Amino acid sequence: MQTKEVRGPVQPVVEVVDIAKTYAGAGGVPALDGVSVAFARGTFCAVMGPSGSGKSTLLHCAAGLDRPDRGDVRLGGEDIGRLKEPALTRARRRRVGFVFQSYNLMDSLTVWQNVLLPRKLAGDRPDKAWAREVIARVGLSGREHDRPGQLSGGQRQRVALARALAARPEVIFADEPTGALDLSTGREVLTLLREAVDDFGTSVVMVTHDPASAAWADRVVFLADGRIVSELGYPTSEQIAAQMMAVSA
Ligand SMILES: Nc1ncnc2c1ncn2[C@@H]1O[C@H](COP(=O)(O)OP(=O)(O)OP(=O)(O)O)[C@@H](O)[C@H]1O
Repeated sequence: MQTKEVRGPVQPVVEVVDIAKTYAGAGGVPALDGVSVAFARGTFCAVMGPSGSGKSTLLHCAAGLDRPDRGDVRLGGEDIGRLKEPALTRARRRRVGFVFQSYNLMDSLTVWQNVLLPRKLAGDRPDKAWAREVIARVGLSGREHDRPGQLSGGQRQRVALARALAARPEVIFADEPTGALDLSTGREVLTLLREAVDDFGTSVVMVTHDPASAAWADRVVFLADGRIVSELGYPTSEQIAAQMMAVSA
């Protein structure tokens, strides 16, 4: 007899619970002041807020790049706050991909070597067929032997995205991924992030201050003064811009 599979609620890919952080030298003003948020698996979520509201701090704590002073951070169900180095680094390498405004590629390595690097650093055998597929997907087939210095900004960001995807992370954190790109190149990168979610089931958490970029996301959460103050589901860029005005007031 077949038994029916019973599934519990879908576990968030990333969850922070009541995290707080105050940087030394910040005059006691918290960068994060009791933030709780869960990011659903297989979705694209944007984090917005005025300058200094804590967006990057939230992303760094959620990704295990920095530690909050208090609160819990769960990545793929693993409580990474309890991990000591080098276990934290290992968890980050296995579970997380990054796309930064400044690309953060290794200039001395080729496109191919850059894309394979995270898996190698994690001590895993790279999946070369998958790496070839994601390089094709970002439109860089034939450029595998180039070095970042031979590529445009948009192409470098495509390499960064291919590098993140090639490692099959549970979540990709993107910090202002279009910040250094012109409008149409930025749109191409956002299209690829959207496709990564829709076609590959990737989860994306993106920090941005651009309402048009955030409108590519399924959900936008707004920070002000280190707290989450509101959120919107499937918003238009006009709704996001209006909400930004409200939280900046
Ligand atoms: N390394 C640091 N040392 C001291 N204070 C810091 C440090 N990093 C951030 N801060 C402070 O923490 C607060 C939140 O900064 P954070 O960079 O997280 O904000 P943000 O919303 O990402 O800002 P922006 O949009 O300008 O990048 C700010 O007041 C900032 O000055």
